[in-house]
Amino acid sequence: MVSVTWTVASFSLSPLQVSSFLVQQMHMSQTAMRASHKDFETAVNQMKLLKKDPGNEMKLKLYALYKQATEGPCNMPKPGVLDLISKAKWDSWNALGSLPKETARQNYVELVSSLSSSESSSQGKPGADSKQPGYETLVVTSEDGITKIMLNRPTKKNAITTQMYQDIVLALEAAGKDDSTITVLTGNGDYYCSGNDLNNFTDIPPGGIEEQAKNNAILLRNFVGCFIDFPKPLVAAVNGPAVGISVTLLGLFDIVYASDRATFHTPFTHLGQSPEGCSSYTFPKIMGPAKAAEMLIFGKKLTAREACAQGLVTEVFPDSTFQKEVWTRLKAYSKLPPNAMRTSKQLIRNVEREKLHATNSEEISALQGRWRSEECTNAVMNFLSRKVKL
Ligand SMILES: CCCCCC/C=C/C(=O)SCCNC(=O)CCNC(=O)[C@H](O)C(C)(C)COP(=O)(O)OP(=O)(O)OC[C@H]1O[C@@H](n2cnc3c(N)ncnc32)[C@H](O)[C@@H]1OP(=O)(O)O
Repeated sequence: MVSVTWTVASFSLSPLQVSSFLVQQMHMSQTAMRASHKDFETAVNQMKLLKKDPGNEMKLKLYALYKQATEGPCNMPKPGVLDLISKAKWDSWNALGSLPKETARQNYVELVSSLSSSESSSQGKPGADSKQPGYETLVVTSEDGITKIMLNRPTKKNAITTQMYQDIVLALEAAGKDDSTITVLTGNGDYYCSGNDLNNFTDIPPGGIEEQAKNNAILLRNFVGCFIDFPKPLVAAVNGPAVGISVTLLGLFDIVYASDRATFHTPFTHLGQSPEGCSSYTFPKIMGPAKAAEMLIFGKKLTAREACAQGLVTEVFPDSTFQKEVWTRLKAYSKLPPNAMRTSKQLIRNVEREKLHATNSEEISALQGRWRSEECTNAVMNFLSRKVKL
């Protein structure tokens, strides 16, 4: 990774340099569109070379994206309920709705690329799957049937670095398989989380902004996908203010407990970006389209009590007793029969699982465009050069 000093570069650019930079960005994005047919063919071939079976769920996702990319929206009659395999394939394809062929092609390429890179990174590392990683900026503990994943960058308000996205995925994967009954995400310090670490945008790889957008898309798809598919009750203990992706993801949690000091803020427009974490689907569903629009389009900040009234938060506790009350409650819940809890959770989520994955893909396609935009570049530079707070 080449760390580019955007803040310095931005102040020395002349208007001509700025416009040539933008022309270059447009050119790069057109090249990516043209390249994606070839990339798609390569990915189709790469799929055949995978050594590990990616599992039925992944195969269904790939099938659906392949069909959407090559034939467009599902045009087959719905198979009968007894034809289980054809019905699962049909459901998966049909769930992609009117996703454009180009986006499906791109998503297919990224998914195959993430499968092959995870396969090559685990090659030659015997026992890599079972090894418990040590996390730099997460504290993961398991006690009383509860696995707690705590974001641990309090001096940066628990902003999520690219490494943290990957570590959270690993921690969730491990928590999904361990013998705890409930998993809790919380933050250390005065913030729950200030969202994406905006410095993530300054690590430009050798392939430039185009490659960076692709890498971020893969990372984000996998990250949000883990929350969609998490198999056990997932609880957020929102100990303080929450910003950006840490707010949008709450729609994928089963329970959200908040301190009365917490606030909920999604300043996407201010950052030249657009919603993620499936919030373009979950928020209107939870709070109605008018309230969701005020948060997601206009960046309205909600207090904990407002968020609770809107249905985003389950219950608000006084900050002084937050930790005690929440953990006492969760310890009692963790003693309930684990399989019954899992079954209920899955029944609730399975109804819309495919829809959530399709929403995740569409949001990420939109974000890839946003990340290349002048609006986003300027907003991130303004934050990093200390000109604004959000
Ligand atoms: C891989 C890409 C995936 C992208 C996914 C899409 C995700 C989108 C989002 O999450 S959008 C939301 C992004 N977050 C923000 O825009 C918040 C930015 N931060 C702030 O506005 C403020 O820092 C604050 C309101 C959260 C807190 O303000 P204050 O109480 O005054 O504290 P400081 O600003 O002094 O913060 C302390 C320290 O932390 C650094 N910091 C805080 N948040 C972030 C952040 N999101 N990214 C990077 N750095 C952050 C801040 O710069 C200070 O650092 P310093 O001590 O000056 O070195």
